[in-house]
Amino acid sequence: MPELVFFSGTMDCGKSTLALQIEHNRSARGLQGIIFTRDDRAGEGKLSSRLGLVTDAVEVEDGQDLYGYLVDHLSQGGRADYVIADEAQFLAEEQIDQLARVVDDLDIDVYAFGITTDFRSKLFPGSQRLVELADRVEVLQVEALCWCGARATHNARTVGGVMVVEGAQVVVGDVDQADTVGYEVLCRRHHRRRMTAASAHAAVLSPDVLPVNSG
Ligand SMILES: Nc1ncnc2c1ncn2[C@@H]1O[C@H](COP(=O)(O)OP(=O)(O)O)[C@@H](O)[C@H]1O
Ligand SMILES: Cc1cn([C@H]2C[C@H](O)[C@@H](COP(=O)(O)O)O2)c(=O)[nH]c1=O
Repeated sequence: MPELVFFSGTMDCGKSTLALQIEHNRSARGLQGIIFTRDDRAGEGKLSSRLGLVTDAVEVEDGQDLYGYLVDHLSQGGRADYVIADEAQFLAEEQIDQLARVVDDLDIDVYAFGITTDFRSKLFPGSQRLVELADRVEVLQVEALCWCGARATHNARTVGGVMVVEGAQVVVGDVDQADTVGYEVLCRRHHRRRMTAASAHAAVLSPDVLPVNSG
């Protein structure tokens, strides 16, 4: 039975790497996929991972009909055994509905990858719709860690190294970019307290620092 699967997690937890692995394993067995992405850091029409792998992808535009794209592709004699959608948090709600229709009406598996919440801990519209519609929501096994050693569950945005909680929902960027707009993954406790690695290390003997080494 074809499925709509949402692989979700924080930034930097390996989502794009897994997308590339799924693509590799299927294409190695002769299957052909359609890869959608939007606003990947590597540029237009690219799906990239921080491990250095990159592949070409279809850059999704505002208002583009993803179900229609698949129907056109198939009716022109193209093959599509599966669909991958990376940076799915950036897709519109209607585009997630279209991906669900790809599964139900075209019998094609769709694997979507994205962060669930933004820098304010609010759901992205595309991620919300995926949670509502997906057959399965999978949390990635590799844990991204907060500076305190706890599992990172939230994404913080920094501007000039300082954590912010106001601004546009979408600002393409990366972790470890302290100069301008950057991101850092944190546990909920430190996201709520607005404590990034930099501000925590500036604090004197912070009681928030959990012991990383057990003695
Ligand atoms: N130099 C490295 N050596 C080993 N693993 C790395 C290295 N750099 C990044 N990674 C792994 O890649 C993950 C990020 O992968 P990526 O697919 O780019 O994440 P996402 O798409 O979730 O933002 C990190 O959590 C880490 O496990
Ligand atoms: C938290 C948050 C992130 N973004 C952007 C930053 C990156 O370009 C992507 C996430 O990519 P990744 O491969 O998962 O690291 O999303 C944003 O626009 N707004 C946010 O609040």
